[in-house]
Amino acid sequence: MITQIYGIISKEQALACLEAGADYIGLVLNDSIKKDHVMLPEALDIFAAIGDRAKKVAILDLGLCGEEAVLALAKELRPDILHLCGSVTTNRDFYRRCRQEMPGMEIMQAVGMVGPEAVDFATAHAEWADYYILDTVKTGESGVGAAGATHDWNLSRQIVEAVGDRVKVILAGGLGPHNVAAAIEAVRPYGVDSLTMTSIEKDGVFLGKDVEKVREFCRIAHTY
Ligand SMILES: O=C(O)c1ccccc1N[C@@H]1O[C@H](COP(=O)(O)O)[C@@H](O)[C@H]1O
Repeated sequence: MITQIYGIISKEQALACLEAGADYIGLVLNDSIKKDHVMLPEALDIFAAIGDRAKKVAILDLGLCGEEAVLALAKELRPDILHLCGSVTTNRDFYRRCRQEMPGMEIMQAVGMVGPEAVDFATAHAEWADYYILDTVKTGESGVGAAGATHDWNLSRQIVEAVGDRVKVILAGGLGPHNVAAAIEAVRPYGVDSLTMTSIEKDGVFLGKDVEKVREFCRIAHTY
C-alpha cells in the first residue's frame, strides 16, 4: 500500500515527510483552498530536494489555469505525476497532449465522489488515466478535494472492483491515522492520501504538516 502526503510547503517539510514514510509527496501550485500552495520557485526547490526518493505529484490546475497554462507549468516543474482536480476538464485530447509533450509523466485524475455517477465516470474513463484519486467534494467548491471529510466508501470500493486491474486507485478524503485502517479494509485501494488530518491548522489557517501524524498514517498503511 502506497502513501501520498499533501500540503507540502517547504523542502524541510518534504524531507520530514519522506523520513516519516511518505511514498508520494504532493504540492499545489499558485492557488489552493487551504492556502497550502507554493509558487514555482519554491516548488522547484522542494522537488529538487526530494529527487528520486518519492514520486513527486503536483496539482497545477486550480484558480484560473487552463490547459495551455497547465502544460507550460508541467514542463517547467516536471512532476512525476500530474494530479488533475480543478478547472481542466477531463478531455481525451489534453491527456494525449500530456503524453506526447511530457513522456513519462503520469496522470492522476480526481474523481469527485458525489454519488453513484462517480462509478459510471470512473468506468467510462478507465483507459485514460494512470491513477484515479477518489476524493470528497466540498459543498460550494468547484474542484475535487481538500474537503477534510470522508465520503461513501462503498462507492469507492465499487470503483476499485470495476477498474482496479487497469487504473491505480488512491483513496483520499478526510483520511488520517484514526481511520486509515478502516478505510483500507473497506476499499482495498492501491494507495491512501492525506492532507487535512495530518496537518496543523489554527483558526482555519494552514500551518504545515504534523510529522508525527504523517508517520503514524504511513506506518498503519504500510502494514497492508
Ligand atoms: O491540497 C490542496 O490544497 C487541494 C486543493 C484543491 C483540491 C485538492 C487538493 N488536495 C487534494 O485533496 C486531498 C484530500 O484532502 P483531505 O485529506 O480530505 O483534506 C489531498 O490530499 C490532495 O490530494
